[in-house]
Amino acid sequence: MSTTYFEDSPPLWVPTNPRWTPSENLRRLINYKHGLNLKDYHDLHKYSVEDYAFWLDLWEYLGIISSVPPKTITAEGYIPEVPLWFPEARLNYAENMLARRDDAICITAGGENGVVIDYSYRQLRDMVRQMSRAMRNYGVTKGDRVAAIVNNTVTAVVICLATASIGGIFSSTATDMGTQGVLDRYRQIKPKLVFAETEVAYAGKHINLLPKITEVFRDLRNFGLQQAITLPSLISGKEIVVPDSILLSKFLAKDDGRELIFEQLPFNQPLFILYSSGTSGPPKCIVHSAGGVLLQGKKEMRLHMAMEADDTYFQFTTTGWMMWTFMLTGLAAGVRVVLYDGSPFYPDIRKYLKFIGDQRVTMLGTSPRFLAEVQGKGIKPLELASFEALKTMCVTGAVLTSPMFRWTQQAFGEKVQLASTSGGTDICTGFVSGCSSLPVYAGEIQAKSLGMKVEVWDPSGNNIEHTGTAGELVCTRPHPSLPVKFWGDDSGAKFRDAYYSTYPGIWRQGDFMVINPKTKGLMILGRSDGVLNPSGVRFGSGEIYSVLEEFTSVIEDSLCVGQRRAQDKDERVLLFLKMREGRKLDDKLVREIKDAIRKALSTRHVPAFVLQVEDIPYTVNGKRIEIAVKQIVSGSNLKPSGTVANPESLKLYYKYRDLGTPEPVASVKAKL
Ligand SMILES: CC(=O)CC(=O)O
Repeated sequence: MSTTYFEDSPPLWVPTNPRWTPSENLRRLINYKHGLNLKDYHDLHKYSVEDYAFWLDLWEYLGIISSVPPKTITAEGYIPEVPLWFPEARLNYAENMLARRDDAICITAGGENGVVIDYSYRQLRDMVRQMSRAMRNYGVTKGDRVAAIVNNTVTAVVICLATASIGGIFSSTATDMGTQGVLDRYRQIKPKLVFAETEVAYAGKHINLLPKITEVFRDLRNFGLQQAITLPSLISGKEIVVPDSILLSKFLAKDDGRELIFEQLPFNQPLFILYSSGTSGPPKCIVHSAGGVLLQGKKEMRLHMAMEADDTYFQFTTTGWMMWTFMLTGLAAGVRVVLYDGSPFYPDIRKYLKFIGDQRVTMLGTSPRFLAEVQGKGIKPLELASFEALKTMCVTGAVLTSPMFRWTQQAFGEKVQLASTSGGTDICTGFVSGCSSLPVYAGEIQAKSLGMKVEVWDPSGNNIEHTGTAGELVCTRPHPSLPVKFWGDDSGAKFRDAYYSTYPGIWRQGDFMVINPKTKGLMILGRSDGVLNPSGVRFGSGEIYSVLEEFTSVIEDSLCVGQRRAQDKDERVLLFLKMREGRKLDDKLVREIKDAIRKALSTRHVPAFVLQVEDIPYTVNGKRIEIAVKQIVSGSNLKPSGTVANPESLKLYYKYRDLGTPEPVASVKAKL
C-alpha cells in the first residue's frame, strides 16, 4: 500500500534573494577553486558528499582558526567506519569560540526571574581565563574529564570553554536529572572535577540541590573525583557550604593571573561527552571531537541557518541536551547567544515570548512541543511582540508536522524561514536541515545538510529515496562529527553495534524517513524502532500526531505505539491521549479522531484503541518515549533509567497489556 505523504501545495516561504545566500557563496567559491560548474544547492550537496575535499573547502570558507593548518583530509581510524580527520592540523575549540576580543555582546543571560545581563567577548574571555588558570592549578590537563550539574547560565559556558582551552573533556547534565541518572553517567567517565549548582528556581519553585549533590560528590570520590566545586545559589546569589567540596570563589582564587593558553590539539581531540537517551539500562557515553563539533556546528550556523556576526541566536535548551553544545558554537560564528534559565511557562509563556521579541532574536531555536503548547493555549505570538528581527526558526527535538508548519508560519510571520532540523546527540549536529536558498514546503525539512550523505534504505539495503517510499535514514559516508568513540569501549564493539549492525559498515540513525521526489524535501516520520506495522503496513507515529493537531484545543498530548504480544498474530496500534484540564475522552471524540485519521491517512492507520491516560512519558531532553511504552504494553517489564523525566508515568501503561479485542467500527470494516 502506498501512502501519500506530501501535499501538492505552494511553498510556505520562498527566499527573497536565493542567489545571494551563504551556501550560494560557497558554491561559487568551490566552482572557482576547482573549475567546477555546480549549478545549485543540490549540485553543491552532491559534490560535498562525493569529494572529501569539500571539508577542506569548508574549513577555509568558515575561517577555522588553527596553529597548524590541515594537510591530509583523512587517515585510517581506530575502526574502519571512523576515519581520522585532518591528522596534521592543530587547533583549539575555545580559541575559535573566543576569536573576537572586542566589547561586542556575545552572551545575554536571562531567565524566568526577569534579570537580564549582557557579557562582551572581552568579559567572557577574562572569565574563561580565570577559570582556566584555576583549573590548571588544580591539576587539570589534556584528556581530563570536567563534569557539571548546572543550569543554562554564563557560568556553565565559562566552565565548558575553560575546560576546552586546556584540552579537557566537558560533560554536563541539567540540574533536574535525578541522582541515579547523574551517577549512571559520571561514574562511567570518572571526572577529575565536578561543578554543581546548589539552589535553583524552576517554574517559580525553589529547588534545594544539596541532598543530591552531597550524595553525588560522595559517590564520585570512589570514581576518581579529586575536587567538587559548588556554585552560588541561583536564587539568592549566596555561597552555600556543602561537605567535601569547595566554593567557586575559593576555586577561582587559584587563578594566578597568567594568560589564557589555548592548547593546540589534534582535530579528533575529545571535547564533549554526551549521553544516549536509552530509557532503560546505563546510557552510552558518546565522545565528540573538538574539530568535528566546531566544523559541523559552524557549518550549520553559517551555511544552513545563514547566521552572520550581527545575528542573535536564542536556543531553548538545558545543559543536558546536545542543542546546548550546538548553541555554543554560535560564538564561533560571532553571533550573540541568548541563554535562558528557567521554565518558558513561568510566570507566563507570554512573558517568555515577549522576552524573545524584545531581545531582537534573529534565529529562534525551539521544539514542536513548545509550539504545540503555544497553539493549544490560543496564544498569538505576533500580538505579544513584533518579532520583526526574526529571520529563521530552527525547530528540532521531534517531528514538525505539516499543520504545525502552517500554524507556526502564520503565528510568527510569513517572512520567517522555518528550518526544521534533525540529527542528534550521536553526531552533535544535523543530518538534514534548513537552506536559505531553497523554498520551505509544509511538513518538509528543506535539504540534506552539506557533507552528509543521507539516503533512505529499505530493509534489504536498497536506496529507495527516489521512490517517495519511507525507509531507514542512513548515512553512507563518514563525516567529521562521527563520535570519536563511546567512553570505555576501546575496541569499538559497542559503538559498531549501536550504529553499524543493521547494514554492515553503514550508519543507521534509527529514524524513519521519506523524501519528496518533486521538491527533494524530507520528512521524518518517527523513530524507526517505533514504526507501526499493523497488517504489514509500515508507518510512523508522526503521521498520527499530525492528524491530532486538529484536536489541540481538547487534547494536550498523545503517544502512539504498536502492541505486539506473544498471543497476538499481528501488531495493533494503541493511541494514548492526555486530555486538557477539564476535558474527557468520550465515544464521540474517539469516533471523530478515528474518522480524521481515516480521512487524512487510510483505514489501515486507524488505531485499534484510543485511550485516555494521565501522563505521557518524556526523556529529560523533551522527547516522547515510545519504545519503552511499546515494550511495556507488549509484555516486557522495564526499570526506567535516569533519562526518563517522569518515570512514574511508565507505570500507567502496564494495565494495557491485557486489552481485549477492539470493538469493530462499522466504517472501518466497510472500508477494509
Ligand atoms: C538536531 C537534533 O536532532 C536535536 C535532537 O532532536 O536531539
